[in-house]
Amino acid sequence: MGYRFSDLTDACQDDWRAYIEHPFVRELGNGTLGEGAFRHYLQQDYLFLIHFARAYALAAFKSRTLADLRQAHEGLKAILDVELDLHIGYCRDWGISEEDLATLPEARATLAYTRYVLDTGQRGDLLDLHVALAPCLVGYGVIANWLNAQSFTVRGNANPYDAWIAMYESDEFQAAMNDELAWLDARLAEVTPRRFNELVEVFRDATRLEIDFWQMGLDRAS
Ligand SMILES: Cc1ncc(CO)c(N)n1
Repeated sequence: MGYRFSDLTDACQDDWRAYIEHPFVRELGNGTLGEGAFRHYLQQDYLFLIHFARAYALAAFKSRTLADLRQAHEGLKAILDVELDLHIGYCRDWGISEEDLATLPEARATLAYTRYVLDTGQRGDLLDLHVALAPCLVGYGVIANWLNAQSFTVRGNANPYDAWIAMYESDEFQAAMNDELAWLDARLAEVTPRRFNELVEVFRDATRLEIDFWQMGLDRAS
């Protein structure tokens, strides 16, 4: 007993690294990623964010305490009022209009990942849901920090994807990631080994679905 978030990543090291250091991420970091791959990813990420917001609504529903309810409400507001607005503006810069986004067919990788998170949250409790969401919220913050530590990463105008890295290294996103880590560490400290193993399974599945999401971008798979 006495687990913490790093025990989850330690328990599925290979999948976690394959996600954080995915070829999509590396190419985004050095600026060589194909524009078509990035555009496809951006479009699908709009659909992802809508379901991500629904997952926070589910977290509100699953809350037993006022503190957890408020936290879910803040998460939902952050996605609707900040992240989705930024995303829509960012898509516009890449020549993707809001009408394009609204009529987009959902790729299988998006369907699989978002519905997995929602199902895991409905089947389980608030901790299951947060663990299913951790590869998103914690993962993207870790990816931005990992990219900044790599010598191949190009920052500034020389990299067309610089703004993407900037979004996830921002104080706002990093603070949200750290709050989530603190919440997870506090809850994981109290779980039994048997419960921890269940949570590892959820974390590994969600991490694999994040890998598929990157791969969908590279393959432009629908
Ligand atoms: C697929 C995916 N995972 C995580 C994030 C971070 O919010 C995102 N925007 N998209």
